[in-house]
Amino acid sequence: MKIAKIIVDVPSMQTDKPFSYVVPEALETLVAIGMRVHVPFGRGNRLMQGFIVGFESQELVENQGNRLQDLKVIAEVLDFEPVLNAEQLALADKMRETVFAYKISILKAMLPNLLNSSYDKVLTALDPQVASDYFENADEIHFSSLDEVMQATMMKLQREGKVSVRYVAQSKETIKTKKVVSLTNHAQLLALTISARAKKKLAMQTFLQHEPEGKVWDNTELVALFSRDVVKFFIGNGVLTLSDVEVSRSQDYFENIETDTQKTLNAEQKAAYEAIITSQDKPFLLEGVTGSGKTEVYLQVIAHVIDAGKTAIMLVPEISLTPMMTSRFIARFGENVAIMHSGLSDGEKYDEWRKIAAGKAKVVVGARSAIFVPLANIGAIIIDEEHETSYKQDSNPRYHARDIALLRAQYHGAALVLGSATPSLETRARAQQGVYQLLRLTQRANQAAQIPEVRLLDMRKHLNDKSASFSQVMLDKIAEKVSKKEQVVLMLNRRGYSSFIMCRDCGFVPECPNCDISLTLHMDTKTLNCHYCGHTQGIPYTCPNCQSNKIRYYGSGTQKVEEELQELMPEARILRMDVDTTKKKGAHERILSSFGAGQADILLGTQMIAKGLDFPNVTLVGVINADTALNLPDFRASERTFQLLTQVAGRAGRAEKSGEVLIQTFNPDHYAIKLAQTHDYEQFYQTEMAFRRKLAYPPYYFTVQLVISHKNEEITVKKSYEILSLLQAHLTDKARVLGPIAKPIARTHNLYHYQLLIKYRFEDHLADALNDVLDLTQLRENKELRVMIDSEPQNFM
Ligand SMILES: Nc1ncnc2c1ncn2[C@@H]1O[C@H](COP(=O)(O)OP(=O)(O)OP(=O)(O)O)[C@@H](O)[C@H]1O
Ligand SMILES: [Zn+2]
Ligand SMILES: [Zn+2]
Repeated sequence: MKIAKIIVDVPSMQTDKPFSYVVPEALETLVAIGMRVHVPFGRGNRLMQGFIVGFESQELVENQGNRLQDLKVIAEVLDFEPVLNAEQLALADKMRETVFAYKISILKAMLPNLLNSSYDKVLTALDPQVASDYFENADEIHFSSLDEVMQATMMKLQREGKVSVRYVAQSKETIKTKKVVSLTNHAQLLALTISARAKKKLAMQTFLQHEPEGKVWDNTELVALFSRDVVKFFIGNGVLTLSDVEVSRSQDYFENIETDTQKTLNAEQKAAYEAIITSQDKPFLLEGVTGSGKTEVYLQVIAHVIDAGKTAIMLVPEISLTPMMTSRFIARFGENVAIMHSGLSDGEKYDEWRKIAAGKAKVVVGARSAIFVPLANIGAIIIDEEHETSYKQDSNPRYHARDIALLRAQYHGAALVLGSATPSLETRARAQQGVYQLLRLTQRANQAAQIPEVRLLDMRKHLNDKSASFSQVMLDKIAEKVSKKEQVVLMLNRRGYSSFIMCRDCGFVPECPNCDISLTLHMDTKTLNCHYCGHTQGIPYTCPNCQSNKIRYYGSGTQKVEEELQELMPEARILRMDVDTTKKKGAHERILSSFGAGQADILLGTQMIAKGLDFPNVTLVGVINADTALNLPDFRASERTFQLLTQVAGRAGRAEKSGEVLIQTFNPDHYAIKLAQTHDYEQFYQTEMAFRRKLAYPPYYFTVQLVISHKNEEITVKKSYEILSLLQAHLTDKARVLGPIAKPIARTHNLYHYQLLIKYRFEDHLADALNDVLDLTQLRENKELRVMIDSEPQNFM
């Protein structure tokens, strides 16, 4: 009897360990660690998904006090091949120690969505004997319709190459298909007698005779060669089979990209490159000013790794926002690149994942979750813009890609490179201590390019009658650049900022009925939306509070700014890039390539334009509102502001023409803004570190945030104190616990939220404390209580 250890998809403390199940005899030789199965679970024996994480002996089961005859039996094996490998399973064990999420949610995070959602497996016979024996001449059979013995048979046939399997996502509309014909019956082809007068049919018969069985063509291709009727004839006679196949949309990325050759590295780049490819025992921090050629260093490191027969992972903050980066990788490495793009459908992501698992990709370019790809033999992992918060997942499991990268680099003996012009304080501090090796690029790579000059425009003095959003200086400068046929990038900082409506008479601002937050105005849909729970309602024309009709719009969205600017400069061609204009697939790329081709003078957008753009003709960058995020109740507010301003300023003057940057601000004396003006990361680092030390925040202290939520506020508070004392029982008096206090947004989704923040340096029993908290949430009386545990939280709102 074969017994498998299975982690079941029930996120709770009791199920956070493997359960033993009997493997049905028919499947004994086919199951493997890392496959998914369906198993009966709980008293109702409901079928649940699970992962096989090991096998165990009968004696072991009996020694644990279990009777073999009591064990339940695996109901179905879901995979033909393991979907998780040994490295990933070991990684999940390690992550469990620091991420405080249930094992099952960690395992699921490692897989492409398709394998976690509903889909079916469709089998096709590749062998005529198999087709007649098992398929009863049906083209396809659904795996789920088969019994256990037949399933086992199909798995064997698949291994012998006689059956192919394909996962079919349930959401069909996201899949792009094309018609293909395959040569499925050579014998039938030879047996066909065709009249000598049917010239085209004869020609096609001859053509097909020279092709191997199983060969596939695009339907349109054959139709073009022989005509629709002739192709139909062979399909009708059972020689060819017509079917729909999914086409990979990521294929689009590979088209129209010219190949690109390596540049000769300058001295600083060369020194960084040499250090990375020779020593691999320490992670590297590549701190390089904007435009210093970090990307060129990444590309050459990866080229080196590929030459050595290894592979590489390149992480970028949010890949749909960085099409330029993707193109540069494809230009250099062509079909060796796999892209884990958030804009791909689940089916397409699954295709890329399979390409990687099959060893067909050498370089994976992707966002956060790409850190889990089943790439073997990794030689380098690179994290670009390592300070970006998008590397931290803000739902369970709350992992940071940087931490996973460290573990994977260790496992493979790979070089880990963290790159940024404005490293996070945590990373920079580690480099200071020698935990990371610091590599610096201090000059722009393009010899002719200079770091642009930045001017601050004090908006308290620059109030403009003509425009609510722009000072006159800014307007004049934009006009000057447009008249010189140079390009302008304008950023509206949306963080901590939104458009809302308010009654001029009584000051009433509509709020979400479920959340303590004002509703955001969306002009494109003409609605008021809640950004937390998704509530939407129409825009009122009279004040619900005082019936006045003086309802006014406040805050300037990108759309409003665009209209205003267009009115002031009717001749300027403006492109807008924000969530509204980039909803459609490929919209980012279209906007950027049109701007790159000089089809617009001004690119106006939100933060999404701050990263990665490399346009030689951009000579002015304007920031419309620098300070909106400065006053958020978050100890990283200054850091975020400094990083954003430095990034966006770096978009100007990247080639021969020199660049200028204008920043409109109400806080021209704030150090984050002043130091962004002088591009002084070093000074910013020192200043900010002094604050963090004084207030005992990271990187001097580690932090864990607990958010306690319940629909009743009193219970939320009571439970928060209960949890506080649980924690205190384990923590030393050197740890500090802040709170419980209400979260800055105290209620969302009809739940009240309180937070506790643990700040500590060394706590041996922290894990025990947090596991106790998880245990507490499992109690029946706490069924409606939600506790979120977030190690090194990045977001305090
Ligand atoms: N060694 C080199 N010789 C000539 N040009 C180079 C060299 N390295 C990089 N460049 C060019 O300089 C420009 C900036 O380089 P790159 O985009 O790699 O910098 P970066 O540091 O990644 O930029 P950012 O972080 O600001 O997005 C690019 O146009 C790039 O092609
Ligand atoms: Zn009113
Ligand atoms: Zn809401």
